[in-house]
This record gives sequence, C-alpha cells and structure tokens, in this order.
Amino acid sequence: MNPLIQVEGLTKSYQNKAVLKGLSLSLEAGQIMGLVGPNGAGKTTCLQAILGLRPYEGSIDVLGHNPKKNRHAMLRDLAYVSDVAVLPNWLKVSQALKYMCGVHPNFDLEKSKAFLAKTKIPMQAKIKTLSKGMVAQLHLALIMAIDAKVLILDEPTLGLDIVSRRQFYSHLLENFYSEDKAILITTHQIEEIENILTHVSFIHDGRILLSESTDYIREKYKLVQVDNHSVELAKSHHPLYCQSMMGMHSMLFDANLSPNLPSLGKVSTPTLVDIFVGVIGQESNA
Ligand SMILES: Nc1ncnc2c1ncn2[C@@H]1O[C@H](COP(=O)(O)OP(=O)(O)OP(=O)(O)O)[C@@H](O)[C@H]1O
Repeated sequence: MNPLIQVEGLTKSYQNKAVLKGLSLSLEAGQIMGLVGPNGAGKTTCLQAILGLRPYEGSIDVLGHNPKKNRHAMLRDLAYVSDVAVLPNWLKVSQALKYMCGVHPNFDLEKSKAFLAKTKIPMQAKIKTLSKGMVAQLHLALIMAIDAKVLILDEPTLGLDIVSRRQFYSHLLENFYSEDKAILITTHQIEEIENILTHVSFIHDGRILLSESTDYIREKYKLVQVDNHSVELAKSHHPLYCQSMMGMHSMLFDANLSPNLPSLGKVSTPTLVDIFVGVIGQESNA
C-alpha cells in the first residue's frame, strides 16, 4: 500500500542554522502517529513543510501531491488544526460553518451541524462567548466534516483543561478516524494520547531517532524495578536510563540487547514517556 505521506531527506535551515537534518517519515492509512520530541526539535517546522507552508529541501509526497507545487489539490483531502484557539472571536458559529462551505470543497455542512447538535453550542453564539472547551468542540465539528484522508494536528489541545482534552481525542476517534484515513499529531502531553497512537516517531535535533508501531516499541523496551543486590549488574547491561528514588531503582532496557531481564528484578511494560525519556536521553548524552 502506498503511504499517504512520504517524507525523504527533508532539510530546512533558518538563517544558516539547520533545523531539519535529512528527516524521513512515512504515514500509512490506518495509522495514528505521534510526532514526539523536545522543544525546538523541529516538529512544527516538519508539519509546516508537509503542509506546503514553508520552503524546504528534500522530497515530500502527500496523497500523490508535491506540497510546493500542488498545494491546492493536496488540501482537498487533508485537514489541519494548529491550535484550537485560532478561530476569529467575532465570528458566529453559523458563520464559521458557512465560511467552511465556501473554502473547502469536501466540507459536509450537514455532518458538521449534526455534530454540533450533540453539544451545547448555539448556532447563533459568537465564538468569543464560548468556553475554550466549546471552541475545541466547534473546531472538531469543522474539521470532522471535511472528508479528508489525512488529518494533521499540531498541539491541538493547547490551553484546554484535562476533561476537554480527553473529549477532544475521544470525539476525534469516534467521528473522524477510520482505517482508510491517517492522523499525524504533535503534542507534549504524550501520556494523554498514548492509548490512541498506533505509531510513534521520536524527533530530536531535526532527525527521526525512532519510528515504529507502539506495539513494537512496547515489546522492544522493558522497564525493570531492579532488586537492590542487582543494581551494579543491571547497570553493566547499559540501561537507556536509570532512575533512583527512595531506595528504588528503575531502569529502562532494550530487551533485545539485554535478554535476561527477569533475573534483575520485576519487569514491566514502559509507558511511551519512559521510552521517550530513555531514547532521547541516550541521544542527548551521546
Ligand atoms: N521562523 C523562524 N525563524 C527562525 N528560526 C525558527 C523559526 N521557526 C522555528 N525556528 C527554529 O527552528 C527550531 C525548530 O522549531 P520548531 O518550532 O519546529 O520546533 P518544535 O519541535 O515544534 O518545538 P516546540 O515543541 O517548542 O513547539 C527551533 O530552534 C526554532 O527556534
């Protein structure tokens, strides 16, 4: 199956400073991928290149289109949310829907209205009178009514409280996602989306360090609560990180490189945050 997004050798510099350094990434139908990295790693710059919003070097194919040359055609099948707080305040909800009908050929007005009918958002309300959570719901109503193959979300829930953030993602799964579509998300709140991600790509200093299915990396990496008498032995197996707190020692290992982990202590499956800290930390110390 052809990937919906294929990025190869993507490079980008600002004022002679390289920000993306030969980055490659592939997104296939059915995938919900988290693009995860520390501040300044290049996530937004990468998404902006994919969206054709920034000049770049390298090759990007989005749904068979080159974002530099065919941006208009590409946007027919692609939807993008940067920050839910960007809708103009003075607009009424009904006007926002009308606006979308005018600008997006694949926007389904009835689908959008049906989603809004399930919320407490009045059609005649001005956006400035809505709470942040309601604005997020309105944003979703606009985005999910676009019959897009790919949805790109850059920190979509910034500024929302935890309940609204959870709602945002559960509505997203319920109303947008299907196996012929793909979603690419950046967020710093990995723990909140780790259960919905099928894939994850760790980006550090303009490069992808790891891009795998979440099932695969949860098998590959293991967290061990190391028994006190095994600490030195465990350290000699080169853990990706070692955290010692109140006499307890947690270490993250690549299970393929350190096969006999149960002999060191209690083995468990790490969270994506654990794996992220281990992989990025190792790279930073290299
Ligand atoms: N318009 C710009 N001009 C100059 N430098 C820029 C510009 N935009 C981004 N940068 C730099 O590029 C690097 C990557 O920025 P980018 O916003 O892509 O990172 P990010 O991973 O999205 O970060 P964050 O998680 O903090 O949002 C940073 O060093 C940033 O300062």
